Amino acid sequence: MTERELWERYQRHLCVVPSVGLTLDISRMNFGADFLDGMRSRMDAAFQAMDALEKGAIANPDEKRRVGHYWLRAPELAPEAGLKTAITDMQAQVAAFAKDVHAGKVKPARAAKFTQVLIVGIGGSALGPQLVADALGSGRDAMQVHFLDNTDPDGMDRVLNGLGEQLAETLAVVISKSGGTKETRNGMLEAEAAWKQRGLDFGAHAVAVTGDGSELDAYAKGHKWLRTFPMWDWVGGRTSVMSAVGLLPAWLQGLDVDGFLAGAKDMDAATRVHDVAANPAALLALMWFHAGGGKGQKDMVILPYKDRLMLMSKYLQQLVMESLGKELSLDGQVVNQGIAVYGNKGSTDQHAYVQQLREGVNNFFVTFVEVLKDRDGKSLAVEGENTSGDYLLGFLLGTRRALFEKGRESMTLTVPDVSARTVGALVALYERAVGLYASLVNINAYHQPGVEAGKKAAGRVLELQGKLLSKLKAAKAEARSADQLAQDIGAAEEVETVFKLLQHLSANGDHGVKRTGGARPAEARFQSA
Ligand SMILES: O=P(O)(O)OC[C@H]1O[C@H](O)[C@H](O)[C@@H](O)[C@@H]1O
Repeated sequence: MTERELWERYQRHLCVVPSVGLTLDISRMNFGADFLDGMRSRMDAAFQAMDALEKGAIANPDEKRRVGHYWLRAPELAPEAGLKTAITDMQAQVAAFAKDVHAGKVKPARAAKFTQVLIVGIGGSALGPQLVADALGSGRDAMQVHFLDNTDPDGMDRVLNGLGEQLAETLAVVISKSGGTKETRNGMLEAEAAWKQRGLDFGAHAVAVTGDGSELDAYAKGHKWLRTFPMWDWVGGRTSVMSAVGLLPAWLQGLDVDGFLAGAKDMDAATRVHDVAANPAALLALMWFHAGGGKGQKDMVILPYKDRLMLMSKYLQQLVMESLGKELSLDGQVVNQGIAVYGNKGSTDQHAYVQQLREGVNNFFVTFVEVLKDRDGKSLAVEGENTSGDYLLGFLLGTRRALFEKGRESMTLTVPDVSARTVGALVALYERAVGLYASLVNINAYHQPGVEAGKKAAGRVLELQGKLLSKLKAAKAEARSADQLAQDIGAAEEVETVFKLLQHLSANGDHGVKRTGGARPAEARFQSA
């Protein structure tokens, strides 16, 4: 195709969303002239499924749940008055609470005000708040936000020690929809201990966001925490950033929450239309289908040329992969669907993995995210009249061209700036695209049955550890091999897990297990010190 023909193709397929100033360019995807027409009936079915979902149908049949994240920014569209009130009440509660915190009406015992927020959560209870905080935050925010999003002891030490004396003015926000996630429970207990160590009452510094009646809910009430805010079964964790999960942290940080919700609402309006050419979510879903043959054969590389959007790929990893990575179709057939997502930011990635994108295995498509506004205020001319921002665009366009020359496909999303409105719109765009794509490939996007297997297996590992420790204590100073100990606890078949447990126990002082003997597994001996 000549440059002129490409320009024509760019204009013909450019999807423009004037309400948020966003455009989606699909001209560098190599779909044929009849692709969009050929997908029409499938797409119509996807639109109908989405319409039914928004009206309150059971869109998550396995869990028999409704899927209500679109109502979070348009409560008037909720199918029942009770749902609408639940949303508007939550919005009013989180806003009022944040206002009281900022005003020092809700205050810690030993400081005039809360100045820091420590969010404890994982997966959908962390990724949205992390994206929003990083995209929109600054040193001038009403409060600074920190995260515990893992059960890594050193990771937690780093954050809690970093806060140090500031724990006295830190508000802990513990977020878990289910209220039973172990990593979050552990983070909460470690935070509680850190407060205690400084003679502070954790409950007077803590609030929870969780489902009514959950373990966390009971703990928060039992320990007289400041407040609990609701989370509902009709909002999925990975689409919960516009529930109290994301809104409470955003309000506390002092971000433009109204703009965030309005951007999403405007994007919802634009992506609700059944006209494919005008609907960027439909086009995204169709391009994913085109690129991967409806089987996820190509990976989605998310490349925002903006530092503030660096967490977008991490956020989308959960949204896309947990939603689309499914073994079974809605009819119960084995389909092993999914699309792998990775990325970081441009132009940084041009100095890392873009080499492979241009010349290596062609198993991906890129989504560039272009942000028109370079910065607040004027820019320095770094070379001739060129600014750093001019370079950033130059590198984006250069890479787009270099990839296309080699038959590697890309799309480009262009947004005016990184504002609350834009971030809300991008979240809403991908939420809808994921839902539509799931319909195109006939899977349930709203459950995550595969996640349970790892959790169950971890439970068994910890059960084995308990038995092992009792045995080691009973055997006192007698050094035994992993094989012997596995037999001792009636788990001969699980000797590899037993060895891994012993290796970890003996590397840490917590349980008083000592390792002697050789470096190889069969030579190692373990005993209670
Ligand atoms: O919010 P929570 O109930 O603690 O869940 C946190 C996360 O963990 C689970 O394992 C799910 O796979 C995620 O979808 C969820 O967001």
